[in-house]
Amino acid sequence: MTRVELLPTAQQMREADAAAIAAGTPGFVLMTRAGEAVASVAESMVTPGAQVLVVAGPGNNGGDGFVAARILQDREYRVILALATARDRLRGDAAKAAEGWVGEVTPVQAAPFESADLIVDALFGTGLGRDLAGDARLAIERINASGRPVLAVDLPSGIDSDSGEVRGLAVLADRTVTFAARKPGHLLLPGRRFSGLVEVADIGIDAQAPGADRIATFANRPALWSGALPRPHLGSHKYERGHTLVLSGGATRTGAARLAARAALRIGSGLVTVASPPEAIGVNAAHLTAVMLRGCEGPEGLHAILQDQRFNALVLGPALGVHAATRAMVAVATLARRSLLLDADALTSFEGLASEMHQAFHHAPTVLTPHDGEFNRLFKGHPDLLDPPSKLERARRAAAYTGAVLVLKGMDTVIAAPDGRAVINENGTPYLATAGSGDTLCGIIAGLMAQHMPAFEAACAGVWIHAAAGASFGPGLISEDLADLIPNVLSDLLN
Ligand SMILES: NC(=O)C1=CN([C@@H]2O[C@H](COP(=O)(O)OP(=O)(O)OC[C@H]3O[C@@H](n4cnc5c(N)ncnc54)[C@H](OP(=O)(O)O)[C@@H]3O)[C@@H](O)[C@H]2O)[C@H](O)CC1
Ligand SMILES: [K+]
Repeated sequence: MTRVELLPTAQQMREADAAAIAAGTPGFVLMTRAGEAVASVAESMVTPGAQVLVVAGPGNNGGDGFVAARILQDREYRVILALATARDRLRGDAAKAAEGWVGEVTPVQAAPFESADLIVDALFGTGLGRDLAGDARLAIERINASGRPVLAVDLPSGIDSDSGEVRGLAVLADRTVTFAARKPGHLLLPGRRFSGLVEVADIGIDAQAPGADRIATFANRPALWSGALPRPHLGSHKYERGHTLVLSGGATRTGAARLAARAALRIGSGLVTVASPPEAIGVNAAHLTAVMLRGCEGPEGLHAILQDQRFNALVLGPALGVHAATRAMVAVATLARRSLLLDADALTSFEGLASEMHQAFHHAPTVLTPHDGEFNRLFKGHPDLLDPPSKLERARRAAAYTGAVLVLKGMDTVIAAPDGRAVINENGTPYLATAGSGDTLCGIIAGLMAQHMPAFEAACAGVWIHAAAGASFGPGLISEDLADLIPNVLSDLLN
């Protein structure tokens, strides 16, 4: 099973850098190793004799570029270095690296971008602190306009290391070589798209040991949660594996609940029941076999069903309708203190009323699964939750605000817990962008919680399993396929 991968912030990288130096490795040795890593990836992209243009910035990212330039020149590459700052502005290790470069230095304006066989982007890395302007901006415009292969040092310049956002504009790299660890900006969009193929070079810095007091962000990997996956044992009986209740929409909107219900059954919930409004009983009954069916008329009907404590995981939202009755159902479900998954209409029914969700979900394991649009509608009027440029930060704040695990969906789904833990998912596939995909995810997560998997781990595992199931099918995927693709994914995880 792959190991856990921490994604350090720029600040955590600086601290890890400092710790390595304090432990006896001079900063310039780190820079030299970084430069060597850049040079070796460059060598895998172009052969000796090729024209390499290294574009260096004013800081240590630029310093890495100077080291790489020297090494490549020693290895018979034709190297030109374009400097996006005055040479006397260079400080510390970067200045030392520049002293080691005896080749040509040209201002950005005069650099031969279009004739380069490879461009090395050493403008900015984790020190990017504001939107780009001036020579730096010009350099990036010319890099992107050149159409030449681009290797980015640490990060594509212009991409924020912590948020993955573009600070004005950013280098579109074919490959990126980063140091010690990937950063959130390599996994979050659009940073992931600008980074191209990312490789991690070990330069002797341990960036995987966050202090206990620090906010830690991880890449979503089975190593994080496979130990918490439900594993039925010989004595298991169906009630031990939980009972998931999925609320259905009206007669013409019943498919979402059945998609969720089937997924909950497939992921291992011992029993699954669809709670259906009377006018949809016939429609649901015609489609259900192992999934059971109960009539449920409004909040009172749900309250009556929940007198049976064996219903220990609930799915509310898909196709319930955006109105007060849905809010009332959510209130009944919340008061019942069962594991709860809220999605779609159960979220957008609270548009402008998010304050009703403030600290509302501390009493029972709860997972909210909005996509960006639902998130923005739900938290309208809460700039403190909507404004942070980082998707990580928005998800973390909303989790802390509501007391629920927050799954902020997308190709870079973020899963955040109220205690600050966060995970970025990266095995998504564009084929999951199909009607009903989200409903299926609801069932997977709720079905895992029905089997007593903690909410955060169930959300991380559910997102990963959902994406892996979709990716295993590929083109032509429709949501009806997804539930039946779960067993293969599960058997790989459980064996
Ligand atoms: N620990 C490691 O992983 C190692 C990383 N290395 C490399 O070091 C960089 C980080 O270097 P740093 O000097 O901190 O920052 P940058 O090189 O990314 O940025 C340089 C300076 O640029 C200025 N700045 C910031 N934003 C802008 C902007 N939009 N326009 C113009 N200038 C900007 C800023 O200085 P100011 O004083 O102007 O604010 C930055 O300090 C890391 O990415 C790695 O490549 C080490 O080489 C090895 C160990
Ligand atoms: K860079």
